[in-house]
Amino acid sequence: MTYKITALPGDGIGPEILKGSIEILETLSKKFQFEYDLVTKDFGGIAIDKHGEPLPPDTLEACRNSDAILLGAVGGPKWTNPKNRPEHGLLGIRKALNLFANIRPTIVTESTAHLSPLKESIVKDTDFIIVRELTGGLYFGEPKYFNDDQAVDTLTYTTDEITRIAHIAFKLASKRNKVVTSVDKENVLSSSKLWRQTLEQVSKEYPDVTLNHLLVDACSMHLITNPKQFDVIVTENLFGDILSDEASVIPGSLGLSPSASFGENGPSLYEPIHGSAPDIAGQNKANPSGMLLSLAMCIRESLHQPECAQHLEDIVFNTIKNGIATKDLGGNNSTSEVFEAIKQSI
Ligand SMILES: NC(=O)C1=CN([C@@H]2O[C@H](COP(=O)(O)OP(=O)(O)OC[C@H]3O[C@@H](n4cnc5c(N)ncnc54)[C@H](O)[C@@H]3O)[C@@H](O)[C@H]2O)C=CC1
Ligand SMILES: CC(C)CC(=O)C(=O)O
Ligand SMILES: [Mg+2]
Repeated sequence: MTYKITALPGDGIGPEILKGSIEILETLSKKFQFEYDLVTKDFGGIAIDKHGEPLPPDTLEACRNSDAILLGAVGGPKWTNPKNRPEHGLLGIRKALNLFANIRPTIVTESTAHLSPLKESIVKDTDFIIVRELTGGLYFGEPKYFNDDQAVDTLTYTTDEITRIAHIAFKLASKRNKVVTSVDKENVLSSSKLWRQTLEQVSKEYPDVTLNHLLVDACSMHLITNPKQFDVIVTENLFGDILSDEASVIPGSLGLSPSASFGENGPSLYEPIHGSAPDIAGQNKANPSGMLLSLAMCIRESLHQPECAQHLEDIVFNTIKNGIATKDLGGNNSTSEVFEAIKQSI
């Protein structure tokens, strides 16, 4: 079977971290003997420059016809038109492909515990997954507008949307430590009341999984003071976006965190959780680990090569353990030196 992959480098550090990752994929495919066809398409700010829109029809069509999509990052100071931003392309592709389930793991391995700005005793052995609802909530609610004296965003969730993401979280927890922590703002928001009520309802189908609830403000504190208590966290779009960037400091850097987004069927999308990092773009400084670990998720879930995925994850962490790391992790290596070290280890 030849898998179809669409690569969307995007903007800023996106092309820097994706190009090297594609070379790693090529090397891995030879070692583990699997085949794929990869096409690269314009997406984000570069697509606005070349085609006038962040998600051109040709790009979306290629994504629809793929098994997997590898995405770098989009956005930057060049593209600030509120009616036509690179980020609209990101929201657009998630919605168009119904990628409602965003999986964001946080793992502190032996090789990364000392890199955390938190105490090693607090972070060591942390292993949790944030399941972020990705196609609803504030990012998509209508009405949505701003004018000179008023701005409106709407936070809407339906029972169906909450139910399907809740099932993803419970199924994941069933195969792990059997604890789901649902995060909401039930003391204030109507959408959170429905969220909590629906989570309770779905939990009845998973009697071996414990369901806890946390308010999002308290959760942000618990994440940093006792991250080991968590197994699977499930939350709505905006809370998941914020909490996952916070969670990335537990292993040491935003540049380490991967993600995978799934729909009910169709292609899945793999991207690091960080943005286009305009402050370091074009300087060969970006940490490629989040992109490479997203590639590993792609290799496992969409290309069905679990041994290859494990091999790549081991190499990424061993490279860091061997002291080859970018500046965000306290190292002094460039992006290309990290890629080269990883390639040599394959
Ligand atoms: N999935 C995506 O494409 C996302 C895009 N964005 C967009 O990215 C642009 C920049 O947003 P920011 O708020 O600056 O967030 P950001 O995530 O791009 O950067 C935040 C900080 O983390 C650092 N950083 C991020 N990734 C890194 C890596 N791989 N290695 C080393 N350091 C890294 C950056 O240098 C910066 O100091 C904006 O246009 C934003 O909308 C933001 C988040 C996600
Ligand atoms: C740029 C936003 C639309 C998304 C974001 O920050 C994310 O998905 O992590
Ligand atoms: Mg984010």
